[in-house]
Amino acid sequence: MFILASQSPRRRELLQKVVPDFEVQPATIDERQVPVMAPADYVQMLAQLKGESIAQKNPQATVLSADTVVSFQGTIYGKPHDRQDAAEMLRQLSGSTHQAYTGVWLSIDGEIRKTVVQTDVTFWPLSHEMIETYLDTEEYRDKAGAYGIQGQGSLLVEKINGDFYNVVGLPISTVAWLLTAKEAD
Ligand SMILES: Cc1cn([C@H]2C[C@H](O)[C@@H](COP(=O)(O)OP(=O)(O)OP(=O)(O)O)O2)c(=O)[nH]c1=O
Repeated sequence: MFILASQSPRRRELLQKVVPDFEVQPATIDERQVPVMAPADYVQMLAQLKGESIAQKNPQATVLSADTVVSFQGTIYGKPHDRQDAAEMLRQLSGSTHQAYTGVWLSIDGEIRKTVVQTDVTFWPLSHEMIETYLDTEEYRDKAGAYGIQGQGSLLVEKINGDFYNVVGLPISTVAWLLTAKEAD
């Protein structure tokens, strides 16, 4: 049995590209239990906590989990609490390059394989009007950094360097590689 430990519809859709048949079991963890640390360590830790909570209940299964954050100048941006929080995030990210990090954790055949993928995302300078128009789409609500690059958020983006799918929440070619790798840490 293959279990995707995620409530994210994007992760479900992306995983279908490499795993034809899997179950979804979202993990509920208290993200506040994770202390402040470097973004790559943070997403790896959160992915691990999500994965372990599902793997404990399903010891025979292959379990995949992930966590995505945006990082800019030493600050980690998760999902915004509300519209005001989202507006502030977009103002901060405007006209600069930030990093999207996804931690991936896989329990397979009695071993753990994990990695972190980074993508650099450069935003256009965003006017107040652009930000308000974007926020009106409500797309920001469940997205780290308050934007969805796969949706209207694409209009905020000047360029990226790295895996597009990593920004969306699951670096699918890395997942495919992890699934076949003998040693990947
Ligand atoms: C930056 C960015 C993030 N996101 C999403 C990916 C993640 O789903 C979300 C970050 O939240 P996460 O906490 O990584 O994941 P989740 O709560 O959606 O799902 P689960 O913990 O159950 O696996 O932000 C986009 O969809 N597009 C983007 O451009």
